[in-house]
Amino acid sequence: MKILTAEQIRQADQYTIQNEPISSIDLMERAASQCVDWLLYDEDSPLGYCFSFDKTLKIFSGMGNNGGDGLVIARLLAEKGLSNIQVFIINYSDKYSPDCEENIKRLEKVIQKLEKKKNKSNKKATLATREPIPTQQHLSLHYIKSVSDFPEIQASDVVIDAIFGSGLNKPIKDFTAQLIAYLNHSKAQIIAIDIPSGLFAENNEDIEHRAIIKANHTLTFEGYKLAFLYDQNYVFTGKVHIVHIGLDKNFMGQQASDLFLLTKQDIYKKLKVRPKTAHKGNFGHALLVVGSEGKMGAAVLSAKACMRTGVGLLTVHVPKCGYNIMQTAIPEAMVVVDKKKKSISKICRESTDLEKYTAIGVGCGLGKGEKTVQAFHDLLKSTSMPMVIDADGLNILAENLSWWDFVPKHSILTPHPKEFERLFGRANNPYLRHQLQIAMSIQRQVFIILKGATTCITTPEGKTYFNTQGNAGMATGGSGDVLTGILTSLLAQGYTPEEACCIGTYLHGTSGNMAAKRLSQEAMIAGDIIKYLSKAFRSLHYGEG
Ligand SMILES: NC(=O)C1=CN([C@@H]2O[C@H](COP(=O)(O)OP(=O)(O)OC[C@H]3O[C@@H](n4cnc5c(N)ncnc54)[C@H](O)[C@@H]3O)[C@@H](O)[C@H]2O)[C@@H](O)CC1
Ligand SMILES: Nc1ncnc2c1ncn2[C@@H]1O[C@H](COP(=O)(O)OP(=O)(O)O)[C@@H](O)[C@H]1O
Ligand SMILES: [K+]
Repeated sequence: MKILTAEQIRQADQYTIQNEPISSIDLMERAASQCVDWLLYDEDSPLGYCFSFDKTLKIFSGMGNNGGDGLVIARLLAEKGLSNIQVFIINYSDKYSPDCEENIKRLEKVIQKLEKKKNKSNKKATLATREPIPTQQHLSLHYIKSVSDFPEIQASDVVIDAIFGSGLNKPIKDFTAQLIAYLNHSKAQIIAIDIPSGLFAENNEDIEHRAIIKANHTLTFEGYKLAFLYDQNYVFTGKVHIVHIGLDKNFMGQQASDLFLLTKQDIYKKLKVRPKTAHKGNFGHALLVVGSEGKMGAAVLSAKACMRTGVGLLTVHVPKCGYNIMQTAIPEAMVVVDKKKKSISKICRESTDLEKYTAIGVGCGLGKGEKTVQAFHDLLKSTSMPMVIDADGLNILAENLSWWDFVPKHSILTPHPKEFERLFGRANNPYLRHQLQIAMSIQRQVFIILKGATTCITTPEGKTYFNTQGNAGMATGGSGDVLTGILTSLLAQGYTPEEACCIGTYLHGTSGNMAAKRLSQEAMIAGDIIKYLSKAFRSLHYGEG
C-alpha cells in the first residue's frame, strides 16, 4: 500500500470534490460519519457499543476543517442519541474555514432543537408530577479564548482532538499549546481525528519541545501518514486506525510515491508455490557463519529459522565448541567446524569454497575477536554474492569503514537502532534518520532493514517498505537472529533481496503475533517465533488463522 504525503492527500481531496463530484461540506460529513461508525462500533473504541453512555464526550475543535470534522462528529453522535456531549471551540485566530463555520450553525440548530424538546418534556413532567424529570440528552457548545476557559477533565471522560489536522503549518503556540499540555496531563482517553494536533505528517523537528497531543487512538483518513511509521511518534498517535472517507481511488493509485506499507496481499503475491516435483536442489543451499562460545544460542536460532523457512540445504560454520550443540539442536543442518575452539577464525580457504552456496548469512553471536574480524574481512573479499549481515558483522563493519568497498552489492544489512547509529551516525529526528537510511542504501547499494516496532526497509533504488507486523513480545534476546535465518533462507531459495526483505520481515512479525496470541507477549521467547512460522506461512498461503 502506497504512503502518500499530506499534500498528495489534499490533492486527492480536491480531485474527489471536483470529479465525484461532491461538495467539500458533504465530504466532511462523510469523513465524520466514518469516524462516528468507528467510535460507536469498533471494539477498540472507548465508547464502543455504549449508547447509554455515562461518560462525557468532550470534543475540542479548532477553526479549520479538522475542527469542522469534530463539530460534525458531535452533531451526528447527538442525532444517534448519545447523551453527554460537550463541544469546545478553540478560538486561536479570528478566521474559521467556511465548512467549519457552517457546521457551527448546524450544531447550534441541533442544540436548539434538543433544548425545545427538553423544555416540552419538562413542562409535561411538571404538570404530571410537579417535578422536572432529569434531562435525557445533553449537548452544549463552549468557546475557549484563554486558559481560564479550560474545562475540568475527568479520568472517565473521552476527549476528541479535532484542534488541528494536516493543515498545521507551524508549531502550536500560546493558550492552544497550554490546552494541549493540559489535555495530555489528564487521565482521559484521547482520540485524535486525522492526526494528533501539533504533529506534522512528515518531518517533525524539535519534537521534545513542541505541543503535540498524546492520543490513545488516531483515526487517520485514507492511509498512514509517514510520521505515524516512526516508533518515536507512537507516544503521540497511540494505536492508528485507518478510516476510509471515499477519496478517488484511481487518483490516489496514480500518485508517485517511493514509500509503501507492507500488506498481506503484497506478501501473498510475492510468495512462490513449491512445485509438486521439486527436490531439495530447487530450494538453494544456505551458509550461516555464526556463533562463539556462550553465544551458540544465536547460531541455533538462526539455523532453525533458516530451515523452517524452506531452504533446501543448510550448512552452518561454527567454532569447535558449537559442533555438538548444533548437531543435537538441529540434525537437519550440516555443520562445518572452524579450527578454533571458541570463535570463528577462517571461513574459506579459497573463494571457490563458497561457490556451492546460494546465500550467506553472517554475524549472529559471532563476537569481535581479532581472528574473527579477519575472517569476516576475508569472507567479504571472497564473494560477490549478496549476503545477510547482522549483529557483530555490522559492528565489525562499523569499526572498519573502508571495508564497505567489499560488501557485495545488494546485500541485506539488519541493524537495530543502536547498530544503525554505529554504522551511519546519528540523526536529529526519525525523519532525518529515515532520509539518512535511504541515502546510505543508495550510496552503498545495499538493503537496510532498520528493526523496530515498525521495521523500515530501504532499497538501493531509494524505495522504502514499512512492516508493522510484530509486537512487544518480540523485544527479547534472539528475535533478530531468527530474522537473519529467515532472510538467508529466502535469499538462498532465489527470492530477490527486495522480496526477501519484504517477505522476511512480514513473516517474522506475523509469526511473532501468532506466538503472542497463543502464549502471551510475556511468555513468548524468540524460539517461539520459529515455532509459529508454519502457522504464518499457512495464513499467507491459505488465509488461515
Ligand atoms: N481529504 C481529507 O483529507 C479531508 C480532510 N478533512 C479534514 O481537514 C483537515 C485539514 O483541514 P485544514 O486544511 O483546514 O487544516 P487544519 O484544520 O489542520 O488547520 C487549521 C487552520 O489553521 C491555520 N494554522 C495552521 N497552523 C497554525 C498554527 N500553528 N497556529 C494557528 N493557526 C494555524 C491554517 O492556516 C488552517 O487554516 C484534515 O486534517 C481533516 O481533518 C475533512 O474535513 C474532509 C476530507
Ligand atoms: N515492540 C516490538 N514490536 C514489534 N517487533 C519488535 C518489537 N521489539 C522487537 N521487535 C522485533 O524483534 C527483532 C529484535 O531484533 P534484535 O534487536 O536484533 O534482537 P536480538 O539481537 O536479541 O536478536 C527485530 O526484528 C524487531 O523488529
Ligand atoms: K487532530
